[in-house]
Amino acid sequence: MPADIPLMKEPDAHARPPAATGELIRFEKVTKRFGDHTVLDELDFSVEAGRHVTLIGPSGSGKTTILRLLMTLDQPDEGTITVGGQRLFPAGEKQVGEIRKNIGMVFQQFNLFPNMKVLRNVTEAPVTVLRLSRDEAEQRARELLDLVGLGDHLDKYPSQLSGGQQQRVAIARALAMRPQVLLLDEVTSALDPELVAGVLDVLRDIARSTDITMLCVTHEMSFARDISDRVLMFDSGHVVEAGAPEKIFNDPEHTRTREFLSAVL
Ligand SMILES: Nc1ncnc2c1ncn2[C@@H]1O[C@H](COP(=O)(O)OP(=O)(O)OP(=O)(O)O)[C@@H](O)[C@H]1O
Repeated sequence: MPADIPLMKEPDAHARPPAATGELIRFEKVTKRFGDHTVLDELDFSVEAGRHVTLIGPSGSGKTTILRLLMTLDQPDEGTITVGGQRLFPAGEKQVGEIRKNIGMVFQQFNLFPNMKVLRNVTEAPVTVLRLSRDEAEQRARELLDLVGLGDHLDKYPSQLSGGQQQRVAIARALAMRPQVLLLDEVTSALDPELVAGVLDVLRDIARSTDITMLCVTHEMSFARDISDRVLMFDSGHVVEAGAPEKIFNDPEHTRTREFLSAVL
């Protein structure tokens, strides 16, 4: 871990208390096609509140598509998706807005606002979307930027930071909305290898010390093993195997899981 990443603070500073319990996300017979290519084929799975679930599987198996559906960046062709018992499709704009406020996402690309300094990148959405006062948003942002080891970089522009630092700003920005769910899509793929560990360490801390629900797509198998309560192995639009990380990584049952893991481990 880089020396500038501090120890975790009080968990409640970073997640939305009180924790929800029971099932939070449900996909029921969800089908998604692009043209005549069926990417998700009557997909069923659910995620319990507070759990950390990792999606693994070959390239093109539909993992990112699942996260994009949850962010309402795409729509399913068939089936239902619910978050906290509320249907995402069809849903009114207001309802989708409410659900989306509760879901933070960190992408492979950091997508920071290039013309805003670090602090402003993190306060912008809480001020404009949650209507927090600027003081309150700044206090929250400072805590989170401390958490991700960037307390000394508040006045820099994204272009003055390394890729790993930019990704840590993106993580702080997602958490600043105090979402119940954090979606992580290959968050280290665009980073130089020496910057990967710092970002994964921050996420490990968040996973360990908050009650946030995480749905994570990653090719970093040791990270998946560390943070997951449950691993879902995807292939051809289906979950072919699901289980605890020890089971999936040490004793996979399905041939496709064994083939996939032997190629990536
Ligand atoms: N907007 C789109 N238009 C057409 N095809 C798409 C679109 N988005 C995704 N696809 C296709 O859907 C399939 C699943 O893509 P997706 O990105 O979900 O896979 P993935 O499992 O996340 O892959 P990777 O591990 O490489 O990121 C791929 O074949 C991809 O080419």
